[in-house]
Amino acid sequence: MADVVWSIAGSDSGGGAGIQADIKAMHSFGVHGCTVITALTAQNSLGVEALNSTSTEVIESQLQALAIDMPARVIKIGMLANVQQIQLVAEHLSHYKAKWVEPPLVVYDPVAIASSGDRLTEEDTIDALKTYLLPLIDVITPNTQETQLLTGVYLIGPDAVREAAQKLQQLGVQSVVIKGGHWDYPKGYCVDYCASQGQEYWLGNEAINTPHTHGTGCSLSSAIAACLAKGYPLKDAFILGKAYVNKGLSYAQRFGEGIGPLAHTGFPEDINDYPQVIEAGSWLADELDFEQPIPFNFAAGFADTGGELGLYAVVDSVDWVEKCLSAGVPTVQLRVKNADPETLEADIQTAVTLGNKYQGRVFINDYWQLAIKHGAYGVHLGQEDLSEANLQAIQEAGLRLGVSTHGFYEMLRAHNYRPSYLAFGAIYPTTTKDMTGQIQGLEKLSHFVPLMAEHYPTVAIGGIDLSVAPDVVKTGVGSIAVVRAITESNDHASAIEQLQAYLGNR
Ligand SMILES: Cc1ncc(COP(=O)(O)OP(=O)(O)O)c(N)n1
Ligand SMILES: Cc1ncsc1CCOP(=O)(O)O
Ligand SMILES: [Mg+2]
Repeated sequence: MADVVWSIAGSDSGGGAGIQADIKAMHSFGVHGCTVITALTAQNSLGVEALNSTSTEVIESQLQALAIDMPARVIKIGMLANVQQIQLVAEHLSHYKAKWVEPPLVVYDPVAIASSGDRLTEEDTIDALKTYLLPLIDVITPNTQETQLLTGVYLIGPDAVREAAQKLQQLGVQSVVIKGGHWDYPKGYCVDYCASQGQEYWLGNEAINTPHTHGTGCSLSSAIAACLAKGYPLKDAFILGKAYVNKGLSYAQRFGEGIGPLAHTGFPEDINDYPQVIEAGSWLADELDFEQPIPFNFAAGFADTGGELGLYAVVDSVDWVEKCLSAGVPTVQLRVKNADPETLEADIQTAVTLGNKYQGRVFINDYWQLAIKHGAYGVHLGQEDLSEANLQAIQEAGLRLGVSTHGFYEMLRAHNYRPSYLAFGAIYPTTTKDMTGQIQGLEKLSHFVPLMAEHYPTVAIGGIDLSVAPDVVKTGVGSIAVVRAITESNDHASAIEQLQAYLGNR
């Protein structure tokens, strides 16, 4: 089942949307796309001339051929032309979800109206969708019109968007991505929304001014499906899909007389194509009337580290801080969990003094107030801490700020704060900390590094030891952060020497 994604959708003879767009988008994210064709539309850049829906027998035979040999990790559904097709596909999805050893995720792009304005489904399909299909859907990706058609809610502002998403969830859909390409607020911007597992995510960027938008919706949902198949969580798939579409719109060109198709340009490697994460206080949040948090100047950023951090030892005692600094480790973090309140402050003070003595960078994990009080070089915070710590105080005290990220959404959220460095992990499984469901692997690291290295020193952490360190370094990451590779080695000085050699003694 490795990275197989099915697209159950209509063929677009013009090559811009439907099955054709789906396969191109899936290919861009490195998954294998299989197809089940529900209609052979006759269309070009000017519009849809005929629909030609496929019979249920023909759909069934395609599904059977795939199911016995190439089961999918993710099934993406696009155009379903009539009630019979909806019922048939729903029956098969129920079966796969109940019987397959690894039940597939289902992403549904409710293609009701083409970008040309032509209707692509029969009128009576909406009730059938609600009854049979929506309860089987993991992620739905409607545009404004489709959301209104399915929920009756007019998307006149963020609260209406939230209400529509809730209605879709009440109809049985697990997660909702509402595409904001046609909203008119804030003017000149494109804002998209995702509701999943009780959380909400808002992304925004300046609208990309092109008439050539054919296939945008199919491509976004296929990109999301492909990323889910690759193991990205939905919030990351949402970001990557959006960046993919932004890049595709920037390169879109005309092929006929009318609306040209989105361009398919491979994995989005340029940070300028990525949307911004919108959260209270950050860019665009005022326009959306998000609650204002403590005053914090997002644009000001944090003090810099003067370059990459090199070997980064994360240790839990001042003894280890000194052992590492004295062996030449340039960056050390004091990370004390279950701290003894009697000794914690003195330990932090000692760690800061040792940093000064050995001219090393000493970061303090979690205890930012004590780090400020004792003039530490910097603090390291997790994503949850970003909402709770007094970032303004850290910024004003001139301390560096390192932030943990576990994926692309968190990376872009951290980017809003302009920290001093970004850490990405866990790269490999580790016994030092419970990172269940958050193992990134080298492939994701190798996408993360070029995106962020222009703006920040980059750090890889989690499960890195002498045997894998050379592979990690090959991704171009500026620093490797380790716990056990140093603290559990038989000879810490030689482990440090070896790790430094892999990093080229940065
Ligand atoms: C360099 C570096 N990267 C990531 C972490 C993890 O920090 P955090 O998410 O705050 O989790 P805890 O370390 O507090 O468990 C780190 N400490 N250092
Ligand atoms: C603190 C932390 N954050 C992400 S992984 C990790 C632990 C890394 O420890 P090790 O290097 O022993 O795998
Ligand atoms: Mg922490």
